Amino acid sequence: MAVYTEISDADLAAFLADYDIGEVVACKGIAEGVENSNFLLSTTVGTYILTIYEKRVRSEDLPYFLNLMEHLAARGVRCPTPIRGTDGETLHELNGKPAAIVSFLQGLCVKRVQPHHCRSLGGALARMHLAGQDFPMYRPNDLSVDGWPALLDAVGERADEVAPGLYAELRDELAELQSAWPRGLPEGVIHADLFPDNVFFRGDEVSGFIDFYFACNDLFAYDLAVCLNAWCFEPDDAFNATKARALLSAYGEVRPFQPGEVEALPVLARGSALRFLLTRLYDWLNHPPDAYVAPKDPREYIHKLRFHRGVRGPGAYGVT
Ligand SMILES: Nc1ncnc2c1ncn2[C@@H]1O[C@H](COP(=O)(O)OP(=O)(O)OP(=O)(O)O)[C@@H](O)[C@H]1O
Ligand SMILES: N[C@@H](CCO)C(=O)O
Repeated sequence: MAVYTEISDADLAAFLADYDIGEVVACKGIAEGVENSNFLLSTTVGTYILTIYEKRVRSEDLPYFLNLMEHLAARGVRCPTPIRGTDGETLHELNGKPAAIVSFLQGLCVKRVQPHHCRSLGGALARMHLAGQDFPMYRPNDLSVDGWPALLDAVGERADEVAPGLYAELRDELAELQSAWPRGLPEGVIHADLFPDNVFFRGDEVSGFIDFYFACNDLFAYDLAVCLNAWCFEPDDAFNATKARALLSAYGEVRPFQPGEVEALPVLARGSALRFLLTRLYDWLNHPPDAYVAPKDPREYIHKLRFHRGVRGPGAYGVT
């Protein structure tokens, strides 16, 4: 489970002394998630999420993530809002690691994605992109095309332990993506990790986004490429063009596509598949045998990458 750092009652009490959110009633580790330690914190005033930031999150990036959530929430995007301490700061330290408290968001993740979920997601994502347009901070996407060579080197020939010949395939893929990667398309703040476990629904409608810890400035269409991979494949690996069409058309109704964006989707979807394949491969090959958290299966993303490599154009996603 995703609690890498245990907190003692004394440490928690000392941490909360810097906040004005009442007395602790309960603080329970949350099993979901793989990146950070998360706790459901109940106090006499309300319910919150306490996060201790772990391995992949660099502390210098935290002000970007926390300020972004505040910015989006202030513009009507439903997402966690960081709670300020009595010192006015949102970022504090617990057990020697950076930590923050954010508001608890109501809603549930969908377990069986249907086209109408993709439709609601598309509209909500476009509204988030528009709401982020005047966010003043900048963070490059260090897990995009310029970051992949280092990730591939870190995985190395051990990729072949997961699928024979994979390392050579990924080297070729990287070279092709480096030369085909689109430049000059509309960009702004993107979520960059909008998987079903990071989107809450109430009924059939999106009720909020969580987990902004990969958010960055990059192509808007790249966020859609992440969603095509995370939302539009069936458990048997078949691509579902109805879901893709629902996602993309709902997005375009709120933020109309600009020239080149739709055409770039196959390359962007290959890139997004490579990104999650590389981080999953790295975690798969490097997790300690006694780790709490089971690493996610990289093979799912080998299949997705090959699928997008085989498409002839955006028509495969139900759009032209
Ligand atoms: N603001 C929030 N409101 C309600 N629940 C939350 C909130 N933030 C996190 N959670 C709960 O905690 C779980 C883990 O959170 P989160 O996805 O941010 O963790 P993570 O370790 O960064 O995971 P990953 O990057 O693997 O998605 C979520 O699935 C959700 O159940
Ligand atoms: N969403 C990522 C993990 C956390 O970033 C994945 O499924 O590989």
